[in-house]
Amino acid sequence: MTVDPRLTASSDPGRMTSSRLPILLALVFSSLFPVFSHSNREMWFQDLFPPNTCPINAKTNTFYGIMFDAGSTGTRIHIYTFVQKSPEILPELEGEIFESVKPGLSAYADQPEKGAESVKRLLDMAIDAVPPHLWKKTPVVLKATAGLRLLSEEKAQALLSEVKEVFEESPFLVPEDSVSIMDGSYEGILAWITVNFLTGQLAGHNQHTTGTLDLGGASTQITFLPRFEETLKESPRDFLTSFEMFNSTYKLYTHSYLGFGLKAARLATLGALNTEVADGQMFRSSCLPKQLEAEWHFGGVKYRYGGNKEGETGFKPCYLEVLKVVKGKLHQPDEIRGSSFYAFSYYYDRAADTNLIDYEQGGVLEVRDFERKAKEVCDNMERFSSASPFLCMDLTYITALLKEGFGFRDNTLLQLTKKVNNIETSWTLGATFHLLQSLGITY
Ligand SMILES: Nc1nc2c(ncn2[C@@H]2O[C@H](COP(=O)(O)OP(=O)(O)O)[C@@H](O)[C@H]2O)c(=O)[nH]1
Ligand SMILES: [Ca+2]
Repeated sequence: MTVDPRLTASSDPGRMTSSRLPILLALVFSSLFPVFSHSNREMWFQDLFPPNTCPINAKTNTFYGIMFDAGSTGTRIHIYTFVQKSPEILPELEGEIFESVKPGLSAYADQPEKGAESVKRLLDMAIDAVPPHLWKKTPVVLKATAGLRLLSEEKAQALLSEVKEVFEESPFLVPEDSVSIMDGSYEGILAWITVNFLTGQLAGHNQHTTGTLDLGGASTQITFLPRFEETLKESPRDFLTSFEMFNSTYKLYTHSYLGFGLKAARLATLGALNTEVADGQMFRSSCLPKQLEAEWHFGGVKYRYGGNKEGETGFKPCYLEVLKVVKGKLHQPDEIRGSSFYAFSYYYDRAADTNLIDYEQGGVLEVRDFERKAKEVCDNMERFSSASPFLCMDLTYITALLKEGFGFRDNTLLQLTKKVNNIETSWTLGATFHLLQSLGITY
């Protein structure tokens, strides 16, 4: 089957990104929305309107998918719009509406109804964004990540069932298993699909793809397509997953490290991760400003933390502290040392916070740039006191995670990316493709 492989991955109709997705989408949509894919006859008035505003197009050719990301630090809604401009041309990803709220669902561990309310507020946006006649055909799904993985089964389930009720009371299509905790390996794979799709690297058969690094609050993922037999041989078996999408099978290396997200790593560095916190207990670190004493809430728990009043502070002692958290804890595939990776989430945020990259545009960095910035911040904490008190610890952790955790070289290139063609680089787009595929298409 030969198909035009173009797909617009942008709300800017001028920009095109290559992909084989249209093959999938054509089938997905003809199965999901058969009435639309067959009702696109030429109308006499079509030429009078620009394509996006033509009433027949607005009525018949726009489809939506709603994906919630219940992350450890926040809940986000992604409303994707797809357009099939004519039966011969395949559907295109037209744009995304994105909104987020803080804190994440896990902060409502003891008040599940309140947690579900935060989801409801976001879902109300979808009611405004999706035209009423398409509500019933628009699937809505929520996938929770590390924050809920760290809660007890009972508390996590209570939150999920409250959210499910919100979905069922909504006018949208609620598929089976619409509210769940996502397996960590999917998180990496789906983010890899999103990024390589948006950058056009899944087009054609001679695939050159780029690995992805996601640094969340509670977990972190690394995903890439191995090029060397050695990697396949030497990797733990559960780090290799075959995944079918866009009519191709990808055998990916992926792993999600629970407890190695930026915020969990703060707790680990402070010695407060996975411990019973006694009332008033104080956790201290050389990565924090000497005189600091403060409180921090994470995952529904309150922590008191502060600087080393009498002892040392600065990059060297901080690096040694952080090293204990990562050294020897992560698998180091040889092949990644010289490759470049896309990096997002907290890699992006901390690089942008310290002007290593432009907040809007992102940029390309070497691993050593994070180390240089960590030294600058940790050895001059008073100069950076208006920023987060954790800035030194965060940058030092990112440096140690990349170098000592994954084993990257100082000169490994990282492409820091928040959006590609105006679409968020999040696992949610990959998950939406997967959702549409599972709603009726098998390859
Ligand atoms: N660019 C982008 N960043 C996101 C998105 N969702 C989450 N993040 C980032 O992810 C980080 C927080 O991780 P989170 O998802 O809450 O924690 P996790 O559950 O451990 O993955 C922050 O740096 C957010 O800015 C998104 O849709 N787009
Ligand atoms: Ca995340």
